Amino acid sequence: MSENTVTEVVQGVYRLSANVDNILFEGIWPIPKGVAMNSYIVKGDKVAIIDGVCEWDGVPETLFAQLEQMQVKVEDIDYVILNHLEPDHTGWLNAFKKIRSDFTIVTSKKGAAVAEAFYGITENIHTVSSGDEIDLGQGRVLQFYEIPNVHWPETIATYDTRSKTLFPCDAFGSFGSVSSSAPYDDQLTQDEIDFFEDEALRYYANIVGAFSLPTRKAIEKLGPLDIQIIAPGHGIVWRKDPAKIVNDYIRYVSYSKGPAKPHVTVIWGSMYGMTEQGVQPVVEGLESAGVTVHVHRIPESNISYILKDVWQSTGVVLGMPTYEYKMFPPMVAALDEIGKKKALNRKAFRFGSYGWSGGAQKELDEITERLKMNWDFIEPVEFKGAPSAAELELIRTRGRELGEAVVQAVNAASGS
Ligand SMILES: Cc1cc2nc3c(=O)[nH]c(=O)nc-3n(C[C@H](O)[C@H](O)[C@H](O)COP(=O)(O)O)c2cc1C
Repeated sequence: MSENTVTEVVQGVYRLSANVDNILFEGIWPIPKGVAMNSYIVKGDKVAIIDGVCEWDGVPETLFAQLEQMQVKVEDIDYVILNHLEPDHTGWLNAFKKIRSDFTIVTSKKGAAVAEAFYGITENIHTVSSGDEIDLGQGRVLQFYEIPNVHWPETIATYDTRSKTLFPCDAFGSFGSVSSSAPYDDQLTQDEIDFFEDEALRYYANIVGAFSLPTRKAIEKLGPLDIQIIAPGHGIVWRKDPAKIVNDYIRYVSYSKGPAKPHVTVIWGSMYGMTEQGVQPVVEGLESAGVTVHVHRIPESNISYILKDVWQSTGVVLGMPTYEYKMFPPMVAALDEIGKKKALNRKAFRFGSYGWSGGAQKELDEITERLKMNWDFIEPVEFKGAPSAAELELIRTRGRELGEAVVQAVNAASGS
């Protein structure tokens, strides 16, 4: 952590954070633009730390220097609130235990079991359920709300009744490094807000998407709270317009079942360029219907970005050849991941080349059925070897048909 990462969110609440960009998030997802790992200190007469000072190097002096900026001594920390036990928020606990052992952990009942499993912690755990409170003094009462499966089963959100700040951990989070001197939405330009919206969408599609139903329930549960500030575990803090990230998340939740935006994602792979010949015509057909098109070649394009684009798309095109009587293997991997993340009810179209008898369709049906994706496919275009001019024209026509179906579905959903 660098020296200047502490800032005051609002009187008595401080943000302590570190940016990380040299890992794959969860060991899978690329973060070339980094991710912020946030924790918060809340001060009344008593002091609570909410979530971990992840990336804390374990050197006590580093932590002491951070706390000094807030005029907090490590002995003052009475409560360690673990909203979510995933090690990106709790990995610092063992190091913290070495310099202080008599703090109280506050977490859900399920969180207590996870704390034991991951850190062998069994004592000084105060378990909370929805509606429970801890009074820190000075009019600062912390309330807790269970929001299971956003994104692990033990997750809770913490709410400071004095400043009306919600600490929802992974909910309302995003990828993207955050400037330590400007971590608040009221300090950012529209371009910077747009950057975090984009990174929030990718974060949602990669990390939260599979839990869209629990996320919807969490948003409903937290809805009655008077929320002035949202201080998530990743990303910027929303002080000026907390409704913005809530509304974005409501949209991302709804994209799981579709329709999403009037966008179509074209995912294609090709060994010898036969299927590839259909890519340009299908893109032209789609664009002629007025939809925005995202194109990903597999396996070259990373699944993280494919998921993001499929998530915001109402339609998907799959272009791939038959390979050993089945689908081109990188398409199997991509589709499996898309289905498991629950990008459901897409309008879809498939085209591709085969050498003698084909076979891709059988596996495609098997995957979409097994994962209950409920994709609505228009008639595929399959061709033997190289596509003829008529087949390329048919692909263009199907592209336009799919684009029109997408526009219609989006308009029907928005009532226009
Ligand atoms: C390793 C390999 C396996 C293949 N398996 C099949 C197959 O099971 N059935 C079939 O009809 N064609 C099969 N083919 C033929 C391809 O589908 C055909 O060459 C097609 O034109 C490739 O399209 P592409 O250039 O877009 O990759 C196979 C080709 C390769 C290289």
